[in-house]
Amino acid sequence: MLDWPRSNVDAVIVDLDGTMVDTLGDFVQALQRMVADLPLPYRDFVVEQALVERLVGKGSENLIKGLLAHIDQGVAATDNVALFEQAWASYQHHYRAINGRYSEVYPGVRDALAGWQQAGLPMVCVTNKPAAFARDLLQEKGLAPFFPLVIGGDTVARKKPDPMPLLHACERLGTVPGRTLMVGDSSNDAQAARAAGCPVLLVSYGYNHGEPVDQVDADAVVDRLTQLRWI
Ligand SMILES: O=C(O)COP(=O)(O)O
Ligand SMILES: [Mg+2]
Repeated sequence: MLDWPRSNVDAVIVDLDGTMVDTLGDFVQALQRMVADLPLPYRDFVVEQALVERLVGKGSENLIKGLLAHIDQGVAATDNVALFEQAWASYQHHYRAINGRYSEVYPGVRDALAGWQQAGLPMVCVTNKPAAFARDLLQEKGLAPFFPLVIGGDTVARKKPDPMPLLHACERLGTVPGRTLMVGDSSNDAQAARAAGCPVLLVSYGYNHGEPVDQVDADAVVDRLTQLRWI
């Protein structure tokens, strides 16, 4: 168990992909359907989970750009605005259609959130996923009641690892960053938290751009969110 003084924390910011929900299956499906709408060589590409795990984390636009550049080895996609626009429209269409169908809530998440709620902690979801997709996913997985406030990758001008979404969350919560705990799965979350001045807890099971989280500067790492115990 990881003991954390309840008196030091006024609210919790929780990341979505890789922390609450394993969404790699959704990303793989949406991207596979997206490339099928594009010309060759993209159309024939088989999207594998391990590649998506490395590319995910910095928002959907970044994920798509990363995939296109991976397929054409950076030759065409980088400056091809028309290709990106086509891919982005197709991706949104397909993601909306399958959102949540190929993803699962990680073990311990529901119990942990219920416990934090019982401890009187307001919670806000801060994700780099577009806010509408995040809200639909939380709804689909029965997690929406924990999060009256969802801040997506398109809610403010900059995404994590920039501190802006976290500072915006604190402002909306009316809490100071130093007493607002960030819970996430990647260096994005940890860097954003450090820059905002929030304490940060990471889970070991998420994506972190395909790297282990032990190297990331964080206050603690847990294997399950239920390991966090308020004392
Ligand atoms: O959509 C992404 O790139 C990752 O989203 P996250 O911030 O919820 O991990
Ligand atoms: Mg994440």
